[in-house]
Amino acid sequence: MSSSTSSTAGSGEKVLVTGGAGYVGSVVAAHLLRDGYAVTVLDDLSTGHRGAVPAGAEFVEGRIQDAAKVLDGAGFTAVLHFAASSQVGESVANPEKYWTNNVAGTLALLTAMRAAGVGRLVFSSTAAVYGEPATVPITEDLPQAPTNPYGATKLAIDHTIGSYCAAYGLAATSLRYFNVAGAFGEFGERHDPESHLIPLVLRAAAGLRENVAVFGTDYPTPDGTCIRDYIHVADLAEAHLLALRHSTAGEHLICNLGNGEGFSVRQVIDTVRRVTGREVPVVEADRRAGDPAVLVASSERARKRLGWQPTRTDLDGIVADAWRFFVQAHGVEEQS
Ligand SMILES: NC(=O)c1ccc[n+]([C@@H]2O[C@H](COP(=O)([O-])OP(=O)(O)OC[C@H]3O[C@@H](n4cnc5c(N)ncnc54)[C@H](O)[C@@H]3O)[C@@H](O)[C@H]2O)c1
Ligand SMILES: O=c1ccn([C@@H]2O[C@H](COP(=O)(O)OP(=O)(O)O[C@H]3O[C@H](CO)[C@H](O)[C@H](O)[C@H]3O)[C@@H](O)[C@H]2O)c(=O)[nH]1
Repeated sequence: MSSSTSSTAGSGEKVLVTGGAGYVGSVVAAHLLRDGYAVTVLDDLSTGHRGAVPAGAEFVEGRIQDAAKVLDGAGFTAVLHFAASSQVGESVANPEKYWTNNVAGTLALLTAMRAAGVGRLVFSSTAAVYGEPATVPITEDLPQAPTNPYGATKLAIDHTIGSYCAAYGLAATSLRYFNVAGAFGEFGERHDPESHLIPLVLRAAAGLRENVAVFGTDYPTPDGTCIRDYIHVADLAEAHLLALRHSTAGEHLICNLGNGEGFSVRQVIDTVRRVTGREVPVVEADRRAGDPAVLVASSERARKRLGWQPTRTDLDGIVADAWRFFVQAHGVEEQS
């Protein structure tokens, strides 16, 4: 197997990155360019930022629902599909948005891919498809029972992709991310509103919010708070490059991506205090609806099938990278 870090791996191959103005998509687009792919980003900027599209990528402002306009006759060989609505709480309040944007949008993309003869796909799935798992670490064959519409839409898309692989020979990989964190160079997390724990704790550390709320202190975990598996966004990006190169016509490979180690909400907050050297005011709050107590991945399949080897597994390092990006993006002054 040749290395994903080879500068000629992509050899100018044309790939479409949907959602490439977003957090994960921009980091993967930067990695694809590094590896010699010709990258086009399709993004409607609904939650993304034009400035996050890496230099060197072509940018098309538009929706995945209109992907045919971009794909037809343009010589793309693969699509990396990140574009989605992905706020769990919003999906509970407004499921129509999620079924329409995620499921109907992906169907339009798949139809456009078939029409244009684009036979490879890497899709951003999620640990949210498992709901409250019966056992951890979570393997891909555990029952899938999402506890919110967001996870349900991602599971529906996984099923759709599977049937396209079986019937039409699509070569696809669904990567089920656990909790993505960290930053890569000038690319990092800038959601508005932000719902993810690490950037919210960083905001509190920077004094840009009064405090961070700990959602639930009575979970059946050692310190009573939820446990999650945090994966560095650059390790995640490497998995996408491997998936792109290891795909097989007619096969739908599904891989969990996490580090296999869980950290509680309180441990994350303590890590931010240690890494930033700043105070983080905390308030205890009720549980957030639909939050499983413990989500930790088994990524054995990704290691075996893709040869994936995460190298940035240390939580201090992940938080340090996120903080570096945060300081730069928000103009936070370093304390002496
Ligand atoms: N961040 C995580 O922790 C995490 C975990 C599991 C799965 N995921 C999945 O990974 C993907 C990327 O997540 P992210 O955190 O980078 O999100 P993000 O919101 O930063 O990026 C999504 C991008 O898709 C674009 N977009 C949304 N709908 C679109 C449409 N119809 N047409 C074109 N562009 C559209 C947005 O403008 C945005 O730039 C999503 O599919 C998400 O569900 C993320
Ligand atoms: O202000 C906050 C925000 C979060 N949390 C807690 O921190 C943990 C992590 O929460 P995030 O919102 O950062 O991440 P989630 O685990 O809820 O969800 C993320 O991971 C999921 C899979 O694990 C899905 O992929 C989803 O898309 C992605 O956002 C949870 O226990 C949550 O309750 C707090 O205590 N306070």
